[in-house]
Amino acid sequence: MVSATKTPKVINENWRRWLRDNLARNVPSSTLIGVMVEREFDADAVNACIEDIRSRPPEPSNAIFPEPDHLAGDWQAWVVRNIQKGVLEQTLIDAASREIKAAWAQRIKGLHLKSESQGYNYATAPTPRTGTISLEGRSIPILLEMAEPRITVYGNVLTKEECESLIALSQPKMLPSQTHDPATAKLVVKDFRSSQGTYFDRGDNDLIKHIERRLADLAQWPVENGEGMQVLQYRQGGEYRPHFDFFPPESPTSRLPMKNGGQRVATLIVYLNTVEDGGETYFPQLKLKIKPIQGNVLYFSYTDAESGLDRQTLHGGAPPVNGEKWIMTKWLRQKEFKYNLA
Ligand SMILES: O=C(O)CCC(=O)C(=O)O
Ligand SMILES: [Fe+2]
Repeated sequence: MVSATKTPKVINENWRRWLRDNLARNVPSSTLIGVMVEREFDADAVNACIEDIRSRPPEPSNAIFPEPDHLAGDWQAWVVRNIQKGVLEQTLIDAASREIKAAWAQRIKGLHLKSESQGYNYATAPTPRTGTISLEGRSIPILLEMAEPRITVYGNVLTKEECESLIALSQPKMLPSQTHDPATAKLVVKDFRSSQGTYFDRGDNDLIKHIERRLADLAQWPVENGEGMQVLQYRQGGEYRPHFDFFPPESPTSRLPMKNGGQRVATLIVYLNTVEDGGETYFPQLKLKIKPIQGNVLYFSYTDAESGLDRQTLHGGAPPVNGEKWIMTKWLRQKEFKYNLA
């Protein structure tokens, strides 16, 4: 009688998942091989499967994928509007998937801080003025100084009158703030940034020119490398969720704005009014909050001379608990920021 040789059982996807889950729980491989051999699997095949699982990067521990905050807009209205226009359902699914993918890429890379910040060279990072500072006869106290990341808070940089004049000049031309849509690179109004804003070209008027020179002096960075001034007004509850001020290399929207002036290297935020409660500029990775006090200036830098980026400068604007918050932001670039480009 010829005895039939038994063909070993094939390790299907269910068994493979069972092995992967148990290995992730640190069950010894000898135990797993024992269990499977009892069920007539070949020990060598099980061992090879275990080696293969171990050689691959682990899967995420669970699949909780909340919607990125800034997608939480009125997406139903967007769907209805487009269906009415005759856009195909699959086209909308593809467009939404692209947006979610880009937003998640930005989020995950943004929070994957440690390895990237380790490559950052603080020796060549832009560094503002420190020590005893007197500007135009006024002494400027340094209220906070951090080396890594470079963060400095100066007091008494603008007078009460200057702050009030800037608010008065801005008031008639405030518009809802815009931000770049990661999927389409277009400027859009989003919940992500619930403020109103306006903009002054560099050197727009004598007051702006004067303040720009003062800020360039504090930042030790040329006036010509500064973008125009952005004024923001947050009403009660208005906020700017955590973000980077540099153009993230992983985002498809970054290339175009970098053509004029290169990467952003540092930010100056001028507090135009004092907010009694809330409204702080906060750095979640550093567990640091800066209180908005009229005339004070917050400086932070995030691009070194080799274009390395300091992702620890993730920051946001907290909602004022009562009253309004007015700030003026100046972003500094690697190179001259030109106006009137053809
Ligand atoms: O509102 C704030 O305190 C932060 C503003 C900000 O991050 C910006 O203008 O880039
Ligand atoms: Fe910012």
